[in-house]
This record gives sequence, C-alpha cells and structure tokens, in this order.
Amino acid sequence: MMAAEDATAKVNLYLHVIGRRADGYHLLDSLAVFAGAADGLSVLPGQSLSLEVLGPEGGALATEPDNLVLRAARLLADAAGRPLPGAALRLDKRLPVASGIGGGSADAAAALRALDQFWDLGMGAVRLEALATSLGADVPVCVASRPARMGGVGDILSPAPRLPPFGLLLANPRLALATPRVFAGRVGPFSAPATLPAGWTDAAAMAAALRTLRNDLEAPAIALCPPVGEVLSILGALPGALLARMSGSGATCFAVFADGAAAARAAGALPPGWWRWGGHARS
Ligand SMILES: C[C@](O)(CO)[C@H](O)COP(=O)(O)OP(=O)(O)OC[C@H]1O[C@@H](n2ccc(N)nc2=O)[C@H](O)[C@@H]1O
Ligand SMILES: Nc1ncnc2c1ncn2[C@@H]1O[C@H](COP(=O)(O)OP(=O)(O)OP(=O)(O)O)[C@@H](O)[C@H]1O
Repeated sequence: MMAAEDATAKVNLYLHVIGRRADGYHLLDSLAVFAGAADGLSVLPGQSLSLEVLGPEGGALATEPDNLVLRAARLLADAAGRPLPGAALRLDKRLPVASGIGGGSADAAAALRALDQFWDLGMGAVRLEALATSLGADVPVCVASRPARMGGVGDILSPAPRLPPFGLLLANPRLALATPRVFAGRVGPFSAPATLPAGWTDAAAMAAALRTLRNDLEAPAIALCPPVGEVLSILGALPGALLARMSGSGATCFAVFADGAAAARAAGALPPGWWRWGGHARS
C-alpha cells in the first residue's frame, strides 16, 4: 500500500489586510488559486514515522527542526486516537522555501491527504480542513488546493468566483522573506474587503478586475527586499502579461496570461538564476 499526493503552489491573486486580531494575527480577504508547480509527497510502509527530504529545494530544509509534514502526520495520528502503523514519508521539494506560495502549507495539507488514505482513516476534506487550521493560516486552503476566497486569518474559506481558464507565471529571485516580518512592516489604515462578481468570462476581464485590487503586503515586502520591485517591473513588461503582483508575503511574484502556453513561453524570458514556473492555473 502506498499513497502519493502533489503539494501545489498557492497564489494569492489579491490580498487585502482588513484588520488585526488581539493575538497579532491579521484578518485577510484574499482569492487563492493554485498553479501546476508542486512538491511531491509519497508514503510507504515504515517501522516508525519518518521523513526523507529530497529534490532541488530540499537543501533549505536540511536544518529544519520541525518539518510541517511531520507536524501534520503527528496531528492526524493524534486525531485518529488509536495506534497506527509506521509510515515512511518522502518529500520531493521543488517549491522555494519561505517564498509566499505556501510550499510548507501545501506539504502539510498533502501529508494530511496522503496519510488519511494510507491509514484508511476516512476523515475527508471537512475534518482535514479543521485539523489543518492549527498547522498554519494557509494550510486549510491547501487541503482541497482549488480556487477559494480566504477570510478570517486565512482559515475561513468560501467559494471563489467562477474563474476563466488563464495562465500563470511564477518568478522568485531566490530571496527568502519571513512572513512575520512582512506583516509587521505593514503600516497605514486597513483595506476594505473586495467586492467580487459571480464570475469572469475571460482572463482579460478577470485581470482588469484584479488590477483594481492589490496585495497589501507588497509595499512592506519591497521595503524589506527591494529586488521584489524589480521582479514586478520585469513581469509587468512581459509581452502578454495582463497583471503582475506579489503572492502572499513574497518574494515570489506572478503574472496572469490569457493561457498557459503564453505563460510557459514567458518563463523562458526571465533572467537566469530565478526560480520560475509557467503554465495553466488549476481550475
Ligand atoms: C500571507 C499568506 O501567505 C496569505 O495566503 C498567509 O496568510 C501566510 O500563511 P502561513 O505562512 O500559513 O502563516 P502562519 O504560519 O500561520 O503564520 C506565520 C506568521 O505570519 C503572521 N500572520 C500570518 C497569517 C495571518 N493571517 N496574519 C499574520 O499576522 C503571524 O506573525 C504568524 O506568526
Ligand atoms: N515542508 C516544508 N516546506 C517548507 N517550509 C517548511 C516545511 N516545514 C517547515 N517549514 C518552515 O516553514 C517556513 C515557511 O515555509 P513556506 O515555504 O510554507 O513559506 P511561504 O511560501 O512563505 O508560505 P506562505 O505563502 O504560506 O506564507 C519555512 O521557512 C520553514 O522554516
């Protein structure tokens, strides 16, 4: 018996910071979508619970004392409330770490899904999402890894507007940004939540609406890491780019294209040395 799940990159098409809770966490309004870029997570029978990290971005996690994958596995095992067989987890890490596309969150969600199958727990999406909340604000949306509107601190999910097919280009200048520092650098009044239509019929209409919205973490991210501003200028100037914006707390930025082929072509035009991915957004 084995189980395998993709842990897909999350992109915040807009992100409004609309308030702050007493515990310091920020209240958000965001539209999350998912790209084809992904880490891979597999589970095989093992003596105990173990994790092996491989892949081009795995080195960044070599000194990670508490990988989110193992935290997710322990949480699920506790929730099951009965002794469970060992599981040998293998993470193929391809998404840059601490880069605003929720790689760790996606890994944790993939671990919940894979182990729910492997241990035959039958938890299902609703109970996995409830468990996911305690692993991080971004983990619940990664359980289904489908477009969703994020509210609360990111953990209250509601349906996204009907989205047209569109292409996404992700670009990271290989600079890490710590999420707490970016939130702490945000100044000024809070934003209002966005007013969204029931859906958009094509990518250009979606991008036009998104251009009236923003990522409120862009300014503090650029203050901490000025190259993010250059990434945004380069993405915005690519032929066919309908919108360029930062995702999450950065430093990964994205551009929206009419289709996946245009986004994949544009990936080839980015400066050497940047991490990039271009293709269709998942629907
Ligand atoms: C910015 C986003 O990427 C948007 O999708 C997410 O909200 C971040 O989600 P995440 O990385 O899963 O965040 P967590 O691991 O829960 O929190 C990391 C830190 O970010 C800050 N944080 C996070 C989420 C939130 N709504 N408000 C915050 O102020 C807090 O300082 C927190 O200690
Ligand atoms: N499997 C994992 N993959 C990535 N990071 C992990 C993992 N396990 C633990 N971490 C820790 O979590 C931190 C945040 O990682 P992640 O890649 O999810 O950030 P992010 O892309 O900024 O996420 P978000 O968009 O949710 O803010 C890392 O700096 C690392 O210390």
